[in-house]
Order: sequence, then C-alpha cells, then structure tokens
Amino acid sequence: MICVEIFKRPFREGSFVLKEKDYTVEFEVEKIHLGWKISGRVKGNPGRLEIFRTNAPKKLLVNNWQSWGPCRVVDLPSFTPPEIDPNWQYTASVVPDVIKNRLQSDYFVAEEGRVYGFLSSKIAHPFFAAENGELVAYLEYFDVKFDDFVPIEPFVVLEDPNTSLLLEKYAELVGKENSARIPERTPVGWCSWYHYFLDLTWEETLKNLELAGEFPFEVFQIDDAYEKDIGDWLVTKKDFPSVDEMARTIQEKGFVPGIWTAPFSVSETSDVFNSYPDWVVKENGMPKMAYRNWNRKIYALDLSNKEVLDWLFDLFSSLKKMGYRYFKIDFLFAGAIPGERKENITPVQAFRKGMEVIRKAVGDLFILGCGSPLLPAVGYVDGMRIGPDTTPFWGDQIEDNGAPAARWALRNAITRYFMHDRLWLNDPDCLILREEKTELTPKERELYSYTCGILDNMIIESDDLSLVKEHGRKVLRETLDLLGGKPRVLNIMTEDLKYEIVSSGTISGNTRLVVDLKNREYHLEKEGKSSLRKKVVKREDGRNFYFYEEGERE
Ligand SMILES: O=[N+]([O-])c1cccc(O[C@H]2O[C@H](CO)[C@H](O)[C@H](O)[C@H]2O)c1
Repeated sequence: MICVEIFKRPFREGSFVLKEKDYTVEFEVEKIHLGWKISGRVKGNPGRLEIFRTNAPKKLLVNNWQSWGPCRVVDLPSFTPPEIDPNWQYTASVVPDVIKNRLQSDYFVAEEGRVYGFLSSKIAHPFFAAENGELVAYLEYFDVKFDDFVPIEPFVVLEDPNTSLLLEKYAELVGKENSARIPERTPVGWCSWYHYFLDLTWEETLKNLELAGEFPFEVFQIDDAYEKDIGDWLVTKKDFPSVDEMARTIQEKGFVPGIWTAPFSVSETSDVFNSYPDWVVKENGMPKMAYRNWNRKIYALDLSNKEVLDWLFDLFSSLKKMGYRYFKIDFLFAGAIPGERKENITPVQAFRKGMEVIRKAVGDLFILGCGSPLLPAVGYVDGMRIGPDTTPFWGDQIEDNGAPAARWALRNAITRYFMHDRLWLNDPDCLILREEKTELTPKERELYSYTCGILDNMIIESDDLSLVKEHGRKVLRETLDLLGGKPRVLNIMTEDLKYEIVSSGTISGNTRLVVDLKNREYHLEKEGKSSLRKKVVKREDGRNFYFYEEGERE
C-alpha cells in the first residue's frame, strides 16, 4: 500500500474516534472489493475537513464539480493555476480559493491503476487538492455547525491495473449510494438552442415542429428564448404564445413537450426578484451575484427558504399540468453557491432541497440537469449534461475551461463516459447535422455523432431541420444504430486526445471506434450481427417509432 494518512493518522483498518476542539469525527476504515472504504459521522463545526492524504502521482484525471467543467488528464509538474473569470468563479469551483491556487479535482480523482472518490455529496462538498507533492482529500462544510451527528460522505480508494474498470466500479458505488435514476429508454429529440440561440421565433419553432415528423424524434424541446426574463418562466416574450399553448401545440403534433428553465436563477430585472428581493442568497446582507449572463446580474434563489421552495413547487406543477413532460433545468450550480441563507445549512444541502422539490412536482417525468453540480444531483435527475456546450464549429482555439466548443464537449463525453447508466443518462450535448450555417465538416459531424452513439448517450439534435439533408439524416440513423451497448473507453488516461472506445451488444453488434480529437479523424468498426432486431412501427400520426427486440436482426 501507498503511504497514506486518514484524518492525519497512519492508514489502518478499524473504527476510530477523533476529538478536536471544534468537532468530533467517528469513522471506520474497511476493506471492500478492489480497495478500501472510509465512512462515519461528524458533529460540531468541521470547517474544511481533511480526510485523506497521500503522495501525488504525476499524471491525474481531474474532474470539475459541474456539468460544463472539464474532466481531463493533467500533468502535475507542469500545472499552473488557471485564471478565473470573476463572473463565472462558481462554475470554476464552489471553493474558488482552492482553484485559484492549487490543482483541484472535485468528487474523484484518478491515476493510472487507482481511483480515489467520494460516494456522495449530500451535506459537504468533497474535493481533492494537490499540495506540495501530496494529494489531499477534503470535505468542505462551509462553516456550518452540526448539533447532532451527521454522516460524512463515504470515501473509497480502488485499485486495479484497469483504470476504466475502476471508474465504472466507482460510478456503480455512487449510483447505489444515491439511488440513481436510470431510465430504460434514452430520449431522442430536437432542441432549439444550437441553431437559433436567443433568436428563436415561434414561426421558426412551428416550421421545425412540422419537419420534425420526418425525423425519429420523440422529444421536442424549446430552449432559452421564449421567456420574458430569467426567473419569469410563465410569461413569454411577445413573439411567443403562452407557455401553456406552446406545450399544447407540441403535444398535438405527437411529440413530448420539453422546456428549458434555469430554476435556481433570477435576474436583477425579473419580476420575481423585484417582488421578492429577500429570496436570494446574500453577502453582507445584500443580494450576492451568482454569475453574470444575458447582460445582467444573476442572483441565486435561497433554497433553504420555505417560501422559495413552495414557489418552485408551484412553477413545476404548473409546467407539468400544461403538458410538459421533459424538463431541461439549467444553471443549477447557482443553487449551490456559498453565501448567506435563511437557514444555516450548507450550499449542498440547499441545492438538494431545491432538486427534491422539483422532482416532487414533476413526479416521474424526465429531468435533464445542466450546469449542475454532479454528485449532489444523483438520484434526482434522469439525464445530465456532462460537458460544456457544443458549437457549430470545432473550436481548436478555444480554451479547455468550460467555454462552448464542440471539441471539449466531446472530450468530456468520453472522459465522463463511465457515469452513463450508473448515475443517470449522459447528455453529450446536441448533434449538429445541418449543412449550412455551420463550420463543422461532414467528417466532424460524423465523428461527433458516432462517438455519442457508441457511448450510448442521449441523442438530441439541434438544427434548423430544413437545412438537414441526406448526409445528416444518414448520420442520425447510423448514430441511433450504435446505441444499446455497454461502452468502455480503453485508454481514458491518454494525453493525446486519441481515444479507443469499444461497445459490446449495440444494435450494430460489437463496435469499436478510434477517435482522434486533435486530427479530427475516426475509424469505426462494426463486427458481427447484433442479437437485437430493430422494429419500426408506424404510429397513427404517421411518424415512425423505433424499438428493438431479441431475435435475428433483419
Ligand atoms: O453562452 N454562455 O455564456 C453560456 C454560459 C454558460 C452556459 C451556457 O449554456 C447553457 O445555457 C444555454 C441557454 O442559455 C443552453 O441551454 C445550453 O445548452 C446550456 O448549457 C451558455
């Protein structure tokens, strides 16, 4: 075993009590399959609690806490802390003082042959920092005091030469610890954002709704553009009909109505903020900016406040009642920023109260998390965006810091592949398949789509569908035919962005993809027939419905 300390003592199995001036920890170290587990409970004011300390390896797989942030291999000796945009400091880190000075990895960190990871984030924020050649695991309790014992987030160390297998095992443990929701069917659909952005009109929406009938879509999701302001979700901009009528129109065309909101965010100009200025997270008694977007200051709702939770419940109950059955909930990190709240609970606890209420309001309908803290959302969401926004260009020149870029969006889909089907369904972000108003080459469009397919991810297309020609339709069909397998990225610790992915039992049989994100090349092999047979059923509305069953494939 490596040289390690647990709660600042030499590593050994057994049960222990640690009594400090401000807090008490009772913990247990036990052997589990492939490694060790530390669990226990804490009382008092633990602050930033050191759990574990070991020698830092040179090469680490480092993970950011929320959807858009990078998950990538970092060479520690050459690492220098990034510059942090003050408008987006909380997407970079929920403990910005750490990321500004040290290498930080949230929730888990991996080296060749070893994974260190926390199994939950229900109360504390778990993270790792590299400090003077050591790798230290912390639980951040944000200065909250606990009068009674609360469980600490369980921590595991897993060892095996196969790092990909370890990450899959780790995700399985996380899924179990948080009762992950894994829908049986992967939604396939359309989203307005990556063609229209904020310029979407109702006229264009109707045009696409008409064309969508020619595509194998089930969901039709309206993104950011329809709403009057951030926070005023039930009031539409002038060009749009009511939120109610939008759902009805989509439903009548035979699609699952989907809608985008940023439910924990309110802008400084919104009616909701101006009616209830007291509902937001504060700093020195004043509303605290969570981030800046849409040319406005955005505040975070205080999810420890019962009135706020009731408002959220009513909002999502209304959307459900109107007929929405697919909810993309975005900028969720805002709910978890540090700051002053009504109740003295941690930002993580507040975030989870908000998620719990939304889940209660919509019942078993599909929730897609976005811009979300990852671990605290497990068990609440059905799908999760696991990378930055994609773009209608490759994005070679774009920094790997969570900014929109097709290249980095796809890289994250690969490096976070193991979360899929264990924590939720991974959303690799939308396929862009149009032939105009895009700088993506046919090869780049294929490469992006086939990678999402072989990873078995959610497949949502975002195009003006009148610009999607034969090539795009074919790529979409072939992508859907790559779904259904058990994917594994064989060389997840590689630094050259050339990945080898295998997936057994896809609709196209066992498949293998070598994808090179630097040179934008790919090689796809499909071997043998699948035992799954594709069935196409014409529905009454004339659209095709695809599903797969056991037996010889046609
Ligand atoms: O452009 N930005 O500065 C920026 C910053 C952060 C996130 C972001 O995209 C997020 O919101 C838009 C709608 O606004 C879409 O729903 C994307 O799918 C979602 O990921 C965009």
